[in-house]
Amino acid sequence: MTSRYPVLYRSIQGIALLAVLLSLLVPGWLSSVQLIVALVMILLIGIPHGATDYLIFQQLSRPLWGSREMTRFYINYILLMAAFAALWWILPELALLVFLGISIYHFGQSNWNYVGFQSKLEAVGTHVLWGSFVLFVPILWHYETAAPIIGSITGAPAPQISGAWREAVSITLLVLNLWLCVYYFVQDKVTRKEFMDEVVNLFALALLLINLPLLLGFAIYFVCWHSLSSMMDQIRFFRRQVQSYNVAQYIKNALPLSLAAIGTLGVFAFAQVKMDIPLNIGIVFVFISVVTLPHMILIDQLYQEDNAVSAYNSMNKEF
Ligand SMILES: CC1=C(/C=C/C(C)=C/C=C/C(C)=C/C=O)C(C)(C)CCC1
Repeated sequence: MTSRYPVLYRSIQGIALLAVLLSLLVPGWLSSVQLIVALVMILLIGIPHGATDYLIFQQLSRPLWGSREMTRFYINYILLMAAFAALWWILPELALLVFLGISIYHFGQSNWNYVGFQSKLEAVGTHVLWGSFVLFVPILWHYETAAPIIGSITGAPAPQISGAWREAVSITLLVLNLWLCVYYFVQDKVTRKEFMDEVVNLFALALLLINLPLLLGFAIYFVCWHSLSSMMDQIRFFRRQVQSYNVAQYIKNALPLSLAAIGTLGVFAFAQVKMDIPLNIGIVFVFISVVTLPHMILIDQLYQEDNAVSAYNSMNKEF
């Protein structure tokens, strides 16, 4: 995926490696600033990357505009969020597993969406392997930090996993993902340059996710890798509908919902401070997962349409 936006990703990898260097030279300093740095990045880029969902939805459902189907679609979305919130209420451990599963697929899809897969199974397998790498490596490598967070999300203690197992799974995930790059290169699905870019990217991510404190490493991945590439892909998608669509317009479109989301979080935080309630990270996580679920489904539809258009274009080129 980094080959699609080379300048952006070379810069991000450079910044990530500088952060790794900083963590080795001044250990402890990044831990003390990680929460504020992660928060600022998520507010400025992480939240806005999901704030144009309403436009994607409008474009994807264009044939339904003005019909009753459209209202039914909105209602289904709200029902989906309500059902997921109910699952959190009744079976929090299952809800967490569902959310982790969909997140893994979503992260993998934002990296490997440019490859023409032979089957749905190949696509899902690839997305799951890549997404598992960026989600499980930081969680398993920094399990002493992750376990209490998981405990506060589910309300039950996180399972105990030995250090040897955690390291073995993390390294296996890296090796399997490297093998995936080789597989697609051998299959002629990626060019030599794309292959090299994927391999460099995997090592840069591994260094970042292992060396940086959990929340900072994951936030840098989530914001710089995932949210930025998702934003760029969304801009490409909108540009197909309106050719002059640009970054400034994207910012303008994302602003209202981003401000609404940031404002809501601000009110929550202010109320908690006023009432002297300690921050409940579990509730914040559940809230984020419920609003993120429709976003992930929508983006899946965006990539499916993207692939259909690419297949159509390459078919036309052949004839
Ligand atoms: C469980 C767990 C985590 C998982 C976070 C996830 C799964 C985030 C998914 C975000 C998505 C999918 C955003 C979409 O735009 C953290 C924060 C690493 C910390 C340790 C515990």
